Amino acid sequence: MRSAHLLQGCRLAWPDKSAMRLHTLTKHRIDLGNRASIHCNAVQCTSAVSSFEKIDFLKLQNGSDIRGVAVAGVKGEPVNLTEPVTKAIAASFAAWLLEKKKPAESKRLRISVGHDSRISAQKLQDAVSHGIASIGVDVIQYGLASTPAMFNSTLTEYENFLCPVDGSIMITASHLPYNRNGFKFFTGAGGLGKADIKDILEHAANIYEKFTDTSLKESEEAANAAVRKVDYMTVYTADLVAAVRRDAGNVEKPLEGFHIIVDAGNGAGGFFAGKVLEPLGVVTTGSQFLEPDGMFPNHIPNPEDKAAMKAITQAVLENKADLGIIFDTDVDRSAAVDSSGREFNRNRLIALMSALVLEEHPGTTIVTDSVTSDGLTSFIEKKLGGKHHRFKRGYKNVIDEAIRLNSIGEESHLAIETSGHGALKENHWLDDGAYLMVKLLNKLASARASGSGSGGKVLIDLIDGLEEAAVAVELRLKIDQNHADLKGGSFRDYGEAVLKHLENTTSSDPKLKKASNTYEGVRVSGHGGWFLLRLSLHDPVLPLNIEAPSNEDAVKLGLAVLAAVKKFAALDTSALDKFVQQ
Ligand SMILES: O=P(O)(O)OC[C@H]1O[C@H](O)[C@H](O)[C@@H](O)[C@@H]1O
Repeated sequence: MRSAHLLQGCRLAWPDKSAMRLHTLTKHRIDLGNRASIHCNAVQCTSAVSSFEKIDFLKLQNGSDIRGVAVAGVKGEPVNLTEPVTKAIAASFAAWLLEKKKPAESKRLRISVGHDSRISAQKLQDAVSHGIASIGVDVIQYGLASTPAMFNSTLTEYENFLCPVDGSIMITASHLPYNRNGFKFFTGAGGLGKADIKDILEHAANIYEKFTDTSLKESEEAANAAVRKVDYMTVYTADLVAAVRRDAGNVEKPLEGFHIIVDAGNGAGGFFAGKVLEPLGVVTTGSQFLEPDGMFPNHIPNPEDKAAMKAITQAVLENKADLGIIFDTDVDRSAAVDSSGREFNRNRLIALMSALVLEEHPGTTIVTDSVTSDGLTSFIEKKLGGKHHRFKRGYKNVIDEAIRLNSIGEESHLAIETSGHGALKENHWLDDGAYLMVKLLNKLASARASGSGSGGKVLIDLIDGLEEAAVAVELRLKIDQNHADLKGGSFRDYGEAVLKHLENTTSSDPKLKKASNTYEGVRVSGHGGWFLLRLSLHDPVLPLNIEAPSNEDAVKLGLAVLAAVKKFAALDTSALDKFVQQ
């Protein structure tokens, strides 16, 4: 196995970003001091081929993920996640991992690779595998998998399934359109953060520069020997099943007789019906869009999407099911629908999860994103006796904040976003849509076992008292990055200037009151409701959330925002204009 010892020494190349030097030292023997001499022939030492597209690697960063265009054909969206780019990124991650882990000479690291249902999945899986193998790290391919399962594979102790792995890569672009794809990276310590992703991309750019056609071909051949395939989803789903059984007092089929419908939106979540629910005794007839299809022909797999929620609601009602469960493409997000068609997503899902977590951990702090409602705060604090810490948008932000709170002595067991991302301390702070649903199932099973209720009513009762605004909207106001009004500056600076101006304007309006302790954007209460204008995490967009007791009040809040922002010529306020004219 030639690649077996190719580039364990590549740690020497990290973090020297001047070049991936070892890659260029084709077939030279490299003396590693107390290490065995190794051959380094991953990349042929011919001059780098300049025919590869120039790619701005840092543009592929999307917070703590990598995202790009992997499929040609959409106007204005050229492919930037090509196979060589992918290979360079995977090689860079493997080199980063070697540097982090500094494994003993005899130990080979292994990285698991999984993907969602996208049409570019196979192509990118191959490229990722070649990249990893070129660094002398073993590749364990899982095929179709969920993002949480990938993280889990860094923790599972099961040598028969080659676990735990040292690192993991999930190939996914969550709910984005079919032509996109991307990567999420994990180690046993969790998902990689923004700073690491930036380092990995910078390093990948150096690796990419050195690629030649010959070197790519050679490393492909080497890679095939380092790749093994494992059916890890069997292990992961068996763990979920075991968790529900355990919680129900080791009953084999604690959900016998329940009728639950799964809607996977043709993403990767179809496993939940056959491999989790059915072994627990659930009837899953009527479940839909379970088969993977990267063109997503039925609806976007996204619990925040109205059409998606409508589809699962209809299925639950038509089939007279007890519950519906919907996942996003890579199953790190989820939502539910009860037998009456009531949606448990956004604030309601957070309220429900908070109720479950606060039953187990009275008084604990619930960390959420910034767009959560005032009604949620009073529900968590007054009804449930917990503490609501409304933080920033972004799943990684809320998870990291919950971990930080625990580290300074403030107990927190749940970090959750309105987007449907949710992570529990008991589950290693892994944001796992399937695990959230398992918590609901546990509740259903235990309520039935104790005779305290059955069916979806148990869940409705848990959020009794949650006040919900009659009107809740999100409008996304785009910043035209090429507009002269930016004066050559960044859209972020421009957005900050809009926010500053809004803050000043609203502070002089006696009917409006700025919220205290906000961590991003401008949040203001008034007219019986509130609004929040903030910068999007990734896009040149200012999302505006408004909640109010009536349309009239919502419009008043909208007008207050509009009055302040309309002088910013590069901001497209058409969505807001339309909203206030209703
Ligand atoms: O800031 P926005 O554009 O609303 O996007 C915010 C969202 O971005 C990504 O999708 C993250 O995975 C989510 O955790 C986050 O909520």
